[in-house]
Amino acid sequence: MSSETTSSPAAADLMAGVAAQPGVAKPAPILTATGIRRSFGGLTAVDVAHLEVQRGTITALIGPNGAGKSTLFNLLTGFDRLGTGTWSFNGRRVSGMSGHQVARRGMVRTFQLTKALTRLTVMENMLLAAPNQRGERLWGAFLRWGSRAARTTVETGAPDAAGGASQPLSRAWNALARLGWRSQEQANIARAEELLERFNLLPMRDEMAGSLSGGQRKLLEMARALMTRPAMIMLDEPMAGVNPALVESLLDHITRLRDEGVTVLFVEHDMDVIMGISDWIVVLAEGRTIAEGRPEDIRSNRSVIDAYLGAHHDEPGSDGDAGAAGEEDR
Ligand SMILES: Nc1ncnc2c1ncn2[C@@H]1O[C@H](COP(=O)(O)OP(=O)(O)OP(=O)(O)O)[C@@H](O)[C@H]1O
Repeated sequence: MSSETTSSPAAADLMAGVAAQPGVAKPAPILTATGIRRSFGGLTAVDVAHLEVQRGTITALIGPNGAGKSTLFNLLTGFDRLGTGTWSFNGRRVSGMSGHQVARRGMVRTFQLTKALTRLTVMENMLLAAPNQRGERLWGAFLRWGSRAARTTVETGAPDAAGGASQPLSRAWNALARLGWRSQEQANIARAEELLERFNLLPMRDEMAGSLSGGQRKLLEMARALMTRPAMIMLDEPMAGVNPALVESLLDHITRLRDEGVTVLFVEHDMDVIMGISDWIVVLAEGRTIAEGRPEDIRSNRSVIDAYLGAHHDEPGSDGDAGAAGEEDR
């Protein structure tokens, strides 16, 4: 694989004047986090003073094993709500929100296919990740109307009149709701097909997700996350377990997302991949941000090299098969 960076000219321009130092401000951050801390018993897993992710870039979050990368991912995306600190996404505070609420605001993360999901077809996996906002709104309106009708019945003491009127109305609402669901479902299927085609998975749409190869699973995880058209996608080790033949294709998908305007934040151990596609790299060690910068800044950063060597991990900027080394450590 080429070790040349595929940073887009637009992303490189954006980051041109940004100093390579931990916690540095970005010209137009999509994610801003301050004072994030998470402890497990006596162990401080994450203690990040300030972090900004620039909109429209591919940012890598790297660090030796146990540095706190997954814990930070879990906090930012609302899947672990036991940390402290504040963070906002797209200018709105999202700290304290559930994973579902964060995803609705446009920040989604990929999930490994669980055992249960491997027993569903590829299309079923896609549809499970789909938004159902219109159906939810219709049902919400229906339920609100229902409670108002019930209140009127109690207040007027005229159950027959209210009940008589509510039956055709409730049938109409049911039909509307069904229509809402149906058109939403059709839109979801169309979106799923479009994404499956893009990720070369359309021929497998009716196959069990468990029958996919490691690389195809990673593609499905990415495709699922894109069902809600997020502004930012967070990829957890997108290359783990991927056959080298598929790595290039996965990298192309990631850079294409960035070029289409989706911000990408990813955790990865494979140094070739990290140095090859990142516009910006954030390095964590023992829960803290010890360095930030462009790939060339990180390659030569002494504290980064020390952190990796201290952890007997693959060194940033090395030409070896870092992915394999990273996997062995796990
Ligand atoms: N649920 C938990 N209970 C106790 N300790 C935990 C828990 N989750 C993480 N830790 C600890 O917090 C620290 C950070 O772990 P985390 O998994 O976030 O690191 P990481 O950088 O993602 O590591 P890796 O690269 O190995 O996945 C580690 O010391 C880990 O043992």
